[in-house]
Amino acid sequence: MDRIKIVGGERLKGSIPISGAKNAALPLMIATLLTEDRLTLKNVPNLADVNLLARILRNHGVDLAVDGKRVGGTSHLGETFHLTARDISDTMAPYDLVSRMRASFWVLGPLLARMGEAKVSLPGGCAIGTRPVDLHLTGLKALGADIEIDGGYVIARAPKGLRGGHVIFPKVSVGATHNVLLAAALAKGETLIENAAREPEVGDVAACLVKMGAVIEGIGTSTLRIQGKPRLEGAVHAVLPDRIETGTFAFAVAATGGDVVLEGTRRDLLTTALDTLAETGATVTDTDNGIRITRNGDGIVPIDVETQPFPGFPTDLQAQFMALMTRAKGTSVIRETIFENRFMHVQELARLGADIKLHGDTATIRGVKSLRGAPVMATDLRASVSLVIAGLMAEGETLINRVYHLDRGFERLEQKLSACGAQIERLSAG
Ligand SMILES: CC(=O)N[C@H]1[C@@H](OP(=O)(O)OP(=O)(O)OC[C@H]2O[C@@H](n3ccc(=O)[nH]c3=O)[C@H](O)[C@@H]2O)O[C@H](CO)[C@@H](O)[C@@H]1O
Ligand SMILES: C=C(OP(=O)(O)O)C(=O)O
Repeated sequence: MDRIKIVGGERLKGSIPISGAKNAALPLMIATLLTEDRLTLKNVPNLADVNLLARILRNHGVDLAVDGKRVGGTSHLGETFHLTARDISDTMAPYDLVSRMRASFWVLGPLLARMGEAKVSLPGGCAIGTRPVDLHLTGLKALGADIEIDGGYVIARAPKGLRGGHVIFPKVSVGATHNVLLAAALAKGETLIENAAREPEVGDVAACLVKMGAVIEGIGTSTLRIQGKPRLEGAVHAVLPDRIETGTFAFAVAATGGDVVLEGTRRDLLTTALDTLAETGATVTDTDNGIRITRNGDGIVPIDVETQPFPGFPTDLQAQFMALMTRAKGTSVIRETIFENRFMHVQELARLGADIKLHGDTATIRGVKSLRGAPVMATDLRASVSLVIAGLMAEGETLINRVYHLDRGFERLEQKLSACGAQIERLSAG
């Protein structure tokens, strides 16, 4: 298994190109199941999750061509994906693929809408909580689906096709919104989704569906009104910038007291997180094609944070913010309200000398004068990158094990950071 070695203490200086968003690229790729025509997606990041979803879609009969150079056996390093689902050869998504990634479960709605049936394994993804799928299922039932769960599989049927319905989500769910939105685009008549997730990735998918011929009102709000079409067309769409990658690098720059331009990204995708970062003493300025983050030698101001659905502070940046707070000049409190088990980075940060106490959903972080490098273990995607930030701040060497978690969601992480002066390298297993 590969490991990442970091020798901390370097300030980050330079520029970092921000990749397309993983959490938009995945549902956008799935949207190909809704049309016989070609869907062209630009700015697709080269990530393990993207490659795994490509395998899942091929299993359903999707043809995928990638522009750009390819590296390695199964991995694509391509910016542009051409996806065509002329015929769906299989409506089953098997356990061994779906159990490895959350977003793969979102094929359920589109397969059902197009084929009138689907059998999809219950999903996996980061082990950050129980992560049920009840909201996905009640949403699809409101569109006329018959659903049963058997042997770890969701078996859904709508022999006469889906019809529009009224879905009121009792709590905000990104995945359930994607699943129902994608299905509704091909359902007969109008669907109203209330308390929809407002995450920018949902808006990106909706914008692509509009290009494919669906009529959608309320994009970017919590009420989506979708007029489904009997047939959707192909489209060309560019994946929006990754706000979680943006925030991660922004926090890393602040953590090391650096000066970096994050290229190709937008402040409005993560206003709350960047405003919070500014409160810690970093400076955030807009540039022609991105955002510049600087922090001078002054200490890091401790700031309390509570994770919330968009536009609040994202749960996917909680671990990274905690890493920054470990060196703050005082005590901060972080409350995780979205996932009940998203604090696995705490014990790993403690190995580097962080002082963090956990009480239920709340972590109290007392800033320490210095961190010291140590061997640590990545437990999930965002937890592992919080260890990278801590390693960049720490004195001496940090060795991060199980970096396959990082490869799910961060494209060329070591190259991007080392180009800005970080001492970071991948130690290949062989
Ligand atoms: C691939 C992807 O885009 N993953 C993101 C997506 O995950 P994901 O779509 O899985 O997250 P959700 O927004 O659905 O989860 C939010 C909360 O709702 C709960 N819930 C969800 C569905 C359901 O049927 N029943 C239920 O109770 C979850 O357990 C959680 O407590 O949004 C999360 C919240 O922003 C992010 O952390 C993940 O990075
Ligand atoms: C939690 C994440 O991914 P997933 O939902 O696939 O587990 C994430 O992207 O931070």
